[in-house]
Amino acid sequence: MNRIQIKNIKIGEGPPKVIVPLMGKNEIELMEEVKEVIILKPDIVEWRADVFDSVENLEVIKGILSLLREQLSEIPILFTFRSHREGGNKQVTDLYYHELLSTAIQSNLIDLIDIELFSQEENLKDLMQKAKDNNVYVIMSNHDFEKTPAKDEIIKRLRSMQDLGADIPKIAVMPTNISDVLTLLEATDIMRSNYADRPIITMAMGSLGVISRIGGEVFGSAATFGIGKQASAPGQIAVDDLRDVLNIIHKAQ
Ligand SMILES: O=C1C[C@@](O)(C(=O)O)C[C@@H](O)[C@@H]1O
Repeated sequence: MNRIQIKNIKIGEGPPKVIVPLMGKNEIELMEEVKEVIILKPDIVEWRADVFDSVENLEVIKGILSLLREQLSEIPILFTFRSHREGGNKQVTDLYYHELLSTAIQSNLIDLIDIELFSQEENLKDLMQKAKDNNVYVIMSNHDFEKTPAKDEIIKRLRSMQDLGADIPKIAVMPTNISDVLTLLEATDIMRSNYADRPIITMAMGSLGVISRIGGEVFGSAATFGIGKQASAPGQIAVDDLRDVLNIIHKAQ
């Protein structure tokens, strides 16, 4: 498997990397939040820009990115705009999604970008190319907040992300029972056994899915999202608790 090294962080080696989302709505909230989050020593910080009030102002976005870069110094930054149809907070046009992500990629201030698999095809290809040209790693993502797709469908989506050149394919699903959680974990394990040329990230959301957020090293998921100040999805747990469990599992490997 090809590991991905970003600054000092090796994704795909050792325990899953802990990604902490920033959920502030404005500059003041974000700057307070980032200070609290740094104390937790996250491996990667995700800025959930869809929660940010001024996400439609590209100049403000660039300004916030440079403040975050300054504060986070060597901690890798993941830029995410989660679209409304995938459980995010704001609806924007395909055109603006493309413009926003292009701005983030070309800012020279981020390390990773989240690009949704089900984005408009030409935009997606263009964003992939821009990311490559600017040395920004792509986490390609898909979310189902309603249900858990069948195992083959989960694998198919992760494989198509690989085919599209994603550095790290990612899928989040909502289980309605324990079989759904097992479906997600089995799909993750099959990816590792049969198609493990790069790290992937998977999770089952909600309380039923917690095992998937702590068991990545066992089942084959290379990173996990934990709560800093505020959760960004159901079922996330606090970073300190998360680290304790990840370390316990790691020691047993
Ligand atoms: O895609 C993901 C995964 C996530 O939805 C989760 O379930 O932990 C949390 C989001 O912030 C992130 O962008």
